[in-house]
Amino acid sequence: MNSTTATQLSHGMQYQLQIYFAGMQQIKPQLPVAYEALEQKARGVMKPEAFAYIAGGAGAETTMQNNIAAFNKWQIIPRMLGDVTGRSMDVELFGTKLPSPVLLGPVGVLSIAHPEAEIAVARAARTLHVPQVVSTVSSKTIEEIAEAHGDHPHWFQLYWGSDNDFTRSVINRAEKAGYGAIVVTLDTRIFAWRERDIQNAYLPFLFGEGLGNYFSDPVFLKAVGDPAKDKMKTMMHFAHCFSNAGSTWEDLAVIRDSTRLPIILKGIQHPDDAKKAIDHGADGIIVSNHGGRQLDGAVASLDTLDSIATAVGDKTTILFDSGIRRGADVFKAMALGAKAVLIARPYAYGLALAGEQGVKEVVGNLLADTDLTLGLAGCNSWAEVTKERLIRVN
Ligand SMILES: Cc1cc2nc3c(=O)[nH]c(=O)nc-3n(C[C@H](O)[C@H](O)[C@H](O)COP(=O)(O)O)c2cc1C
Ligand SMILES: O=C(O)C(=O)c1ccccc1
Repeated sequence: MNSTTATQLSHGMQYQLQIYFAGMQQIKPQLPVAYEALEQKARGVMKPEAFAYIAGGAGAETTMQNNIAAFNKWQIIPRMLGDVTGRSMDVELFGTKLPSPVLLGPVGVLSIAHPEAEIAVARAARTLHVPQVVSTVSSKTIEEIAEAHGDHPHWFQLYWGSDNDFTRSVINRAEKAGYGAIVVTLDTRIFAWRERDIQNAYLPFLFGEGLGNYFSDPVFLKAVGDPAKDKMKTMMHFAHCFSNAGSTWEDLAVIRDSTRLPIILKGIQHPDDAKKAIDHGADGIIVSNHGGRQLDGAVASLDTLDSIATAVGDKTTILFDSGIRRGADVFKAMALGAKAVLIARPYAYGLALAGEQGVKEVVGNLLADTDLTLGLAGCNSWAEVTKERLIRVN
């Protein structure tokens, strides 16, 4: 057995000590530990339509539900009596070493959850050494959020709409502000049928939330003038810059030619699209169905991961999201071929409930749970976490 000092303890072991300590003093965590209870608590403090916007999905929300259910079809087979005291959750992504395979995925309009929005998220992310992927429709600007990160890794998520000048402008701003990669979301070229939001007549960006990067962009401002003057014109131009149902694989050259940063395509669900991503110059992909918020009736995101990893796992970097809630979920996605995972709704609820501290607590819990899962399964590193560690049960 290795002897370790307190500073060398893994996330999970540090956490376990904290839990013993808290238990001895009867100190409960500030937020619910279980995801389901966290969501219910957030429901209790948020404006109903803002909660519905975050919690909801497209259509009947079957894909959103199936994203969660898909994890139960795979189960972990633990191995006994290996020494896992020295285990590590380290990963390397696009040349950057990270202490865990968890990233905070892009979530737009975070001001509907908390006034400090992405700044609070950035501070929590930095404390935990977890990268943040910042949305084009963030409530704070690209530059403000970058400042909160300093030299801590942060990536920019691009909504690639119909205005190439706007696209180049925001990529340029992100590059200048020190973002380390451009994540291009492909599954939201058309905004989906979301029943809760239609019922509530609630699309937050139409009320000006999440438009910080548009209202601070010289190309956008040149087109609309004063955004407050003619709101209809401003919104129509936002729609133009946000969406594009006509873009093709060949058009990706616009983005490839605009930046030297790694380009990661988000929303891949088919092995042939993963191959196309590589052929068109992408450096990585995110297997994702946008948390079931776009195409309802679509396959659960986890159910597409295995075939995509089999097809291109040795040729590109595969990340995964949609339904990661606990350490076991991280383990299963990693075993099926992901190099890292993203979470979205869990940290948005942490933010809504307790700002920076809430994000820190929710993400810290996931890191501890993941580390303990790795050790309990009998693994020392992600290299040992392969498909052979799982069994498909139905
Ligand atoms: C409120 C909300 C806003 C989102 N905004 C964006 C966005 O701006 N850009 C993007 O690429 N994905 C966005 N997503 C999708 C997430 O990045 C992620 O793909 C999805 O929520 C799956 O993760 P989850 O199951 O952990 O929520 C958003 C998700 C939510 C819940
Ligand atoms: O709600 C979303 O899923 C999303 O991607 C989005 C798009 C535009 C504004 C805010 C969020």
